[in-house]
Amino acid sequence: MKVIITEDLSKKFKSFIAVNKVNIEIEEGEIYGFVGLNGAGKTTTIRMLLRMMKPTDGKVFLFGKDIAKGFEQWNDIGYIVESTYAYPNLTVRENLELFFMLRKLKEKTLIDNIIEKLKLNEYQNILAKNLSLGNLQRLGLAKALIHKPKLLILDEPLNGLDPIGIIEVREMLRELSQNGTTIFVSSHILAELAKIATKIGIIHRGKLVKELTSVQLEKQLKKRLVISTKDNYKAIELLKQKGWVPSINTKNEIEILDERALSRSDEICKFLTNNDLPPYKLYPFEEDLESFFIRTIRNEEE
Ligand SMILES: Nc1ncnc2c1ncn2[C@@H]1O[C@H](COP(=O)(O)OP(=O)(O)OP(=O)(O)O)[C@@H](O)[C@H]1O
Repeated sequence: MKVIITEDLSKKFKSFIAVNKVNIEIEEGEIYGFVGLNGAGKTTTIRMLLRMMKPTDGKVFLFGKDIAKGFEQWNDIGYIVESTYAYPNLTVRENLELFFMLRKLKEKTLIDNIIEKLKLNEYQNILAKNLSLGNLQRLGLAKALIHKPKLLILDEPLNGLDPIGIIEVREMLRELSQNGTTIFVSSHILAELAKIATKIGIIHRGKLVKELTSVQLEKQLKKRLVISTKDNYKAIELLKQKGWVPSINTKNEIEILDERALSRSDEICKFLTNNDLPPYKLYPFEEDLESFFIRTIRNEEE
């Protein structure tokens, strides 16, 4: 079942187009990573998914139902949007108790369970206004998860968390999705999302410029062979004679972008050695996710 569908979802603020005909389809149990630079349109899209903001154009279907037409399944959804909202003068536990009542939940154990799960035990009697950013984010997640929603919509949930907190939240999201929860999660850092997402959507200037599965992402990362010898310029001449297209990178190393060079690195090594230029460095190098992200966005601007 498709849990989220958007059809040409668009939002204009006066003449400025913040979200431009975004079409997304997300299957049950999927973790959809929504990536974009600051101002790309992530929060605006999320606000429209939650009907906190009306689209100028287009539609949103959650669990197969148009949310503009008397949608009633909000209790199946948990969310964090932008900075986590908590009542500053209530403690962590009181915030959760209030949310428990607002959601009209019944099982009192849900509060203790979520405090335990988010490791908020030692902070449960602290006022929300006195929490660190990371723990405030945990409280936000606790509120999003307390009622065991089928769909989680999270805007930058890793903001403010320390490295251990980031790992814990990632693990938690992975576990939730394995148990069938569908997760829509935004971030401006592709590397963070790529570790958990089953599908990635890149939004730039309001447009969904690329959508790919984690397997497709891995395939699209550019791979190259990096080589260093005692005379790289001479080595380049020799490699050119052999039909390769080598270049010099900023570290004065030789790079061959042609991926066939990776599987033929033995042959290249032997060839250079036979020509008195044995490589003292020869390794495959894979483009990192941030470079891929920037490359995708640049291509879009050209
Ligand atoms: N209420 C509003 N009125 C006018 N412009 C707005 C409004 N809300 C958002 N925008 C503009 O729409 C664009 C998209 O904003 P949005 O908050 O969706 O981006 P984002 O991808 O979530 O960015 P960030 O990572 O910085 O939160 C921005 O240029 C923003 O200034």
